[in-house]
This record gives sequence, C-alpha cells and structure tokens, in this order.
Amino acid sequence: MSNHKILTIDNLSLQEFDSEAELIPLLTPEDEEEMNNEELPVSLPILPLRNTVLFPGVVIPISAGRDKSIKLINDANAGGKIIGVVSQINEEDEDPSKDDIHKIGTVARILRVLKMPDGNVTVILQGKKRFEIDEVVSEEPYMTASIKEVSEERPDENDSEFTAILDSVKELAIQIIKESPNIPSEATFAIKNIESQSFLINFVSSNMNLSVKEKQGLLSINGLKERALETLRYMNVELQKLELKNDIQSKVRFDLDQQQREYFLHQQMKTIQEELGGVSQEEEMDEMGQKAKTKKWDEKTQKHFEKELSKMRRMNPQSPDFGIQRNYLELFLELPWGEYSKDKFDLKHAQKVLDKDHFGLDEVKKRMIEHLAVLKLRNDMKSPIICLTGPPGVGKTSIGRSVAEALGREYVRISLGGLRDEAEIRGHRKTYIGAMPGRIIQSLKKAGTSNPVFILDEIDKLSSGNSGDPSSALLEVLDPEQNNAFYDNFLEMGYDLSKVMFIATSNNMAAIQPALRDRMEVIKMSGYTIEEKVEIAKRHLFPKQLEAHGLTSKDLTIGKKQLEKIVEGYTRESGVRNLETKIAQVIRNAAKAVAMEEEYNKKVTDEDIVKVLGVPRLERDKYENNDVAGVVTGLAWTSVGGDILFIESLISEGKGALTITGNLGNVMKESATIALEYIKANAKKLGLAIELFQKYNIHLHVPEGATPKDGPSAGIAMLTSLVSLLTQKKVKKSLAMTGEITLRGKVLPVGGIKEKILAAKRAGIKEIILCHENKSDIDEIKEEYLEGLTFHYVKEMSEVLAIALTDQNVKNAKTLK
Ligand SMILES: Nc1ncnc2c1ncn2[C@@H]1O[C@H](COP(=O)(O)OP(=O)(O)OP(=O)(O)O)[C@@H](O)[C@H]1O
Repeated sequence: MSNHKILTIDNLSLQEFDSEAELIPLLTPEDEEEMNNEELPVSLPILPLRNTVLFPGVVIPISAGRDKSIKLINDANAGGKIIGVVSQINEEDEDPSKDDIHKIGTVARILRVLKMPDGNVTVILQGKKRFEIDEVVSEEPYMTASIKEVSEERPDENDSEFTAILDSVKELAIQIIKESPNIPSEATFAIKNIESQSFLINFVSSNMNLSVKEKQGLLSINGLKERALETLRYMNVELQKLELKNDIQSKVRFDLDQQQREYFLHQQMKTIQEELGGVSQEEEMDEMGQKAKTKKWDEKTQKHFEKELSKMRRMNPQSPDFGIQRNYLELFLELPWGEYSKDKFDLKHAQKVLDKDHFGLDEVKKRMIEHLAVLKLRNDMKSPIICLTGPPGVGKTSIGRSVAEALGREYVRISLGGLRDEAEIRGHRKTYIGAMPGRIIQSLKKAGTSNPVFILDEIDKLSSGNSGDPSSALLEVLDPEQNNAFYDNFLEMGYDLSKVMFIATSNNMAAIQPALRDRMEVIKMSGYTIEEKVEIAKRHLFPKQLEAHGLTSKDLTIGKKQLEKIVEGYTRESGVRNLETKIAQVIRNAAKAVAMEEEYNKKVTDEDIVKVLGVPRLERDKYENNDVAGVVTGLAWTSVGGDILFIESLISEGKGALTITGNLGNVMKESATIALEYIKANAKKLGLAIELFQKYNIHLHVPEGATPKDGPSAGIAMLTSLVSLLTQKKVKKSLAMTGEITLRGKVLPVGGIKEKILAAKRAGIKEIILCHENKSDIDEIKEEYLEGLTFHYVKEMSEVLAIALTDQNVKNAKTLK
C-alpha cells in the first residue's frame, strides 16, 4: 500500500493536508446509502487522471497542472462541485481525447480546492458512484460527456460466502499493514472500523499497490462479490511479495550485522595490539607490500603477489585461511627469485678444494672438474645432471658438498629415500589443511639463492605410493628443457630451476626409474681398498672426529697399523662410514679420559682398540683353504660393494639327482644346471666315468645368507666346484673366479669387476680368473689396486678348469666309481 495520512472526514483540514498523502475518511453505511440514492446528472465535465483510479466512497487528493483540468476544477468548484473522473489509458498523454480515456469512471464530489504557489491546483475528491461515458459531447474548454449510471450487482444479504470473503479481505488487509513498514499501524484500526461492504472493497482496492490498469480492471467489475474476490487475489499476491521481501531483508540485515560485528571486533583487536606494542596485522601486510617492492619479480609474479596480498587484506585474521595465506605470501618473499651467487670458476681452486676434502676418488674428481669446465665455457649455467652411484659411505654426498664449496655456491640436500608421495616433491595445493610447498621449493628457500648445488640423495630409493609417483615430478625437475618453470602446487607458479646444479646419488643404478636415469650423467664410484681406507682415516676421518669431540692432535694420535687393524678387524664395507663410527668410538674413549682427568695413552695402541671395540670380529670373507673337494671361491657384486662367496658341493650315493641350496635365484640355479650338463657332455675329456652321474646325487650349496645371490657370475665357479668334486682334485690355492658360462663351453663377461677385485683383495685372494672380455675393466682400475693380484683371462670353460684344478687329490679323497 502507498503512503497514507489517516484522516477522517470530520477532522479533514487544510493544515494537515499533504499533496502526497491519501486521505482516509471512513464512510458509514448510512453515508453510502445516501450516496447511492443520489441522482446522477445526465452530463458531466470529465477530469482525466494520469496515474490513479478513483473508487466510490474513497477520498483522494489530486494535483492538477494542466490548464484544462485547472479550469474544470475551478468551474465545478464554483458550481455544483460534481465532476466525472476517469483514468487515462496512457499516463503520458498531455491532452487526452475521448479515445484516450477509460469509459468507466467515478462521479466525484469536490471537497476542497487548494491553489498551490507554483500555480498548480490540488483538489480533494470523494468518489460517489460509478458511471459509463455514453458520449463525449465536447472537448473544449474541457471534456464534457453524457453519462449513464453503471448498476452495482450486490450479493444477497445472507450470502455467507460473500461475508467470508469480506472477512478475509479485512484479515489480509491487517496482515499487509503489519508487514508494510511504511503504513502506520493506525491503518489497522481504520480497517477494523469499516462497516460498509462496498466501501471496504473500494478502500482496499484504492490503497493497494496496483497499476492503473489493474485498478481500472477492478473498478469495471459490476458484481461486488466478483470484485471482492479479485481484490482478495491481488491481496494474496501482495502479501506473499511482502513476506518474501521482508524475509530477504532480514537475511541481508543479519549478514550485515555479522559483518559489522566482526569489523568492530577487529578494530578493537587492532587497538589492543597497538596498545600492547605488537605489530598489527595491517602493519604486517604493509610491510609485506614494502618487501615485495625489493623483489626481482617479473610482471606476472608481481601482479600475482599484489592480488594475493589484497585478498589477504580482505580476510578475517582469525580464520585458518588467513594463516595459510600469510605462509603463502611469506614464502614468496623469502624464496630467492633470480638471486644468484657468483660462481668461482677457478678450476685450480676447485681441484684444491676437492683434494682437500677427499682422498683418492681421482676419476670422480676429474669428471667433476670437466663438468665445471663445461659450465664455465658455456656460461649459460645449464648443465647436465650428475648422478654419483656407488656403495654407501664412499663419499658421494660429501663430494657434492665440496663441489658447492669449490664453486662458491650454496649447498642443499634432500633425501629421497622412502619418499612415496608426489606432493613431497611438488607440494600440496593451498586448499589442503596444513598445506606446504614441496621439498624442492622449501630447500631453495633455505638455500637463499636460485643457483645452489642441490643434492638429491638416494634417488634409487624413491618408491611410488598411492598418491602419485614422485619420480614423475622429479622428471620435470631434472629435465633441463622443462625445469625453467617447475610447477609447485603450493606456490601456484612456475619456478626457474634451470640454474640449480643438481647432483643425485644412488647405490644401485638398476633401481633408478629408467626415464630418470636417462636424464642424468652417471659417474660410478666404487669401494676403497684397505690401504685407501687407512689413508682416508688418517687424513680425514680421524682429524674430523677429533675436532668433533673437542680434542686436538696433541691429545690423541693413531698409527697406520692401528687404523689397519680397525679397518680389517671391525669393518666390512666398501665405504668408510662404519670406519668413521669406530674411530669416533675410540676417540670418545680418550675424550672421556681427558674430561675425567684420567690416565690414557696419547697414541692409540692395539690394546686400546680391543678394549673399546671388543675382540675383532671373525672375518668371514677371508679365503680359507683348498683342502675340501668342491669348494671354490666366487666373486659377487652387491649394492654395498663386492664380496666373495664360497661354492660348495657334495656327492653322495643315489640316482643322479642335483640339489641346489643356499637361497639362490633362478639365474644361479640355471648356471648350476648348465655346469652339470656341460660336465656330463664332456665327461670323457674330463676323465669321468659316465656311470657316475647315475650312481651319485650331487648337492650344490652357496652359503653366506646375507649376500643376495642372483646373477650369472658364479657360473665358472660352480663348474669348477663340480669338477673338483667329481675328480676329488684340489682347487688352486688363493684363487677366485667370476664369469658366466654357456652350454657350448664359452665364458662370458660379467659386471661389477672393480668392486669384486677389491673384495677379493680384501679377502686375501692372489689369483683371479676372468673372461678375457673383462680385461678392459681391469685396465681401467688403478695399478695400485691390482698389486699382488694375478689375472687369468679365459675364453673357454676348459681353460678355467686347466687353471683352477691341480693334480693333487684333496684330503680324504673318495674313490668314485
Ligand atoms: N675419499 C674420501 N675422503 C675423505 N672422506 C671421505 C671419503 N669418502 C668418504 N668420506 C667420508 O665418509 C663419510 C660418508 O660419506 P658420504 O656420506 O658422502 O657417503 P655416501 O656415499 O653419500 O653414502 P650413502 O650412499 O649412504 O649416502 C663422510 O664423512 C665423508 O666425508
């Protein structure tokens, strides 16, 4: 309903009159009766209304500005005060003709006329009866028309349906007033007091928020009951609209209240923080903005940061997202972007640093220096990724550190061992709870420069789990074509890794995912000899550990012999990691004595070693003897270096069955079968009676459970073992062998030669049989490693037997028939 001022006809006065307001004089049934009985004149001046419809009984103020209307009002006011009021079809019409007005209107009585200062006239009209224009008789000076009354069809006095409709109209009207904030509650009172049925309907129709067309529609309905029903329908719609509006408003108001509350609390919190002298969140964000200006970002990154910072400003500081956003932006600020340390490309200096930190490892150092030389010459800093591969504790990781030092770059390291989640490399998306960047980005943050030496330790131990394959993320890291825009999920941006020098380390090349392996340049590192270990211990490990324990060489020294004792008696490894811990143990013992001011030997003695480390461990990989038939020393390669293994065989009466034990892999079992078949086929040549193979069972065993035993390299050792068993002849003393065999009697080359040779030397082997094709491997090994070893290069299995077997019978030789 529109704005109202409630007045009754009695207290209607000009002072209270407001042209905007509608006036509500209440019509009593008696007034109505009187009104209905009034005779209508035959013709009337017609006042067209632009934007409203006058209903019988209702009083409304009309503001007239058009000359014709003003004249009409003045004339009528001076005369009989009765005029005809109709609505215009189009409210824009300035001078409507007879066709531009509705034909049904209301006869009105002029109650008051008021001349306004602007020349307009306001007239208060009360509707009387409806009429229909019969014919417009003139249009000047204003429209005049002959009219006829339109009869009102009233329902029966006892029509209970009609009474119910009227009750509903009243009820709804009251509800609408309640829901409308603009209608004063006194209106309810007015509605309740309306007694006349038709006035109630007209009053409500007049005051409802309807268009002129809709109101005119209502006025044109002759039946009072139908008009009441139609009014009710409009009222229903209006009420629903109002309820909906109020509902929405209350929701909106709630949100606003909530926001205001939070804003208010934030302001308070800010004040408290400032009072306490802390940095307010605002200040913190301003600082971030300032810091961002000092960063060497490209435009895209700059924009991204600004966008994210303004997002943070809009966030509630108490929400968890705020914390994540803060971490995010801090990461941006802390990460080095295009900040490079200057490389020291003095290769002589680099060589010095590498030599200072590591004994031996000449080949590796040489390759590293070559690598740096290429870097220097190309100067684009893009370099192939190096993978150092070899047994544990041979200095792979520490060589990486030395390279960093030599180049003057920062050094970071991540261990990939057991890593199975791609997110570890690439980070979690920000939406995750506890989201973090991946290890690569975290390490770069730690490094503080964009070109550190980055060690990817144990790249062969990467495993693929349920949540993506970390190796595929690493592929991107290690691909020089792609890694200039490495995408981290948390960072949500590409980061340039192309200037990072990656060095991967691995124990077992074969375990690296092939695609990863292809991207790297592999440098193999093998184990150390005893002499080398002693040197390393003397030059590096001992002084290093002394320092770590707060002692100097004045407090403790150690001789070569004692170091050798530790190496031989207490460690069994390719590298020097265990050796280092044993040395640390010895030094700790002295440190304790120094601290407690006890007596101790300033030069470590053999007794000290036994006291601290216990009785030397039984060295199992020492060559034993050749007293027993069928015992041959083989050489094995494992991921922790080389090892020797013994192949044993035994003969017993039976039906020619071959039993193989020792937890052997398929390839080894096949080698055993091949060896036996070869012997059978060549029995005559070997001086063996063919019947032997039907009369005896043969059992072949490879002890030493810790060594993984698969691979073809024990082929010739098995062959020798079986021939020694069947002939009961001794195998040559201090001899070891490795090589694959074929049914045709050929010997094929095998891998891991350097490790095997070192293991053999450690074990006290003097002679080694190898395939002639393995000679090139031996040529690559430094002379000093080979000292004291004799090599026999063979092509055929018969040559192996000729070298390995002696004419002497073994102790307690059996006679086989
Ligand atoms: N040639 C060497 N000269 C001096 N010290 C060495 C040498 N080789 C190894 N070391 C020392 O031995 C220790 C173990 O080396 P490091 O941790 O680099 O081994 P690694 O090959 O990376 O082993 P892993 O495969 O288990 O990671 C280090 O303290 C290292 O300095």
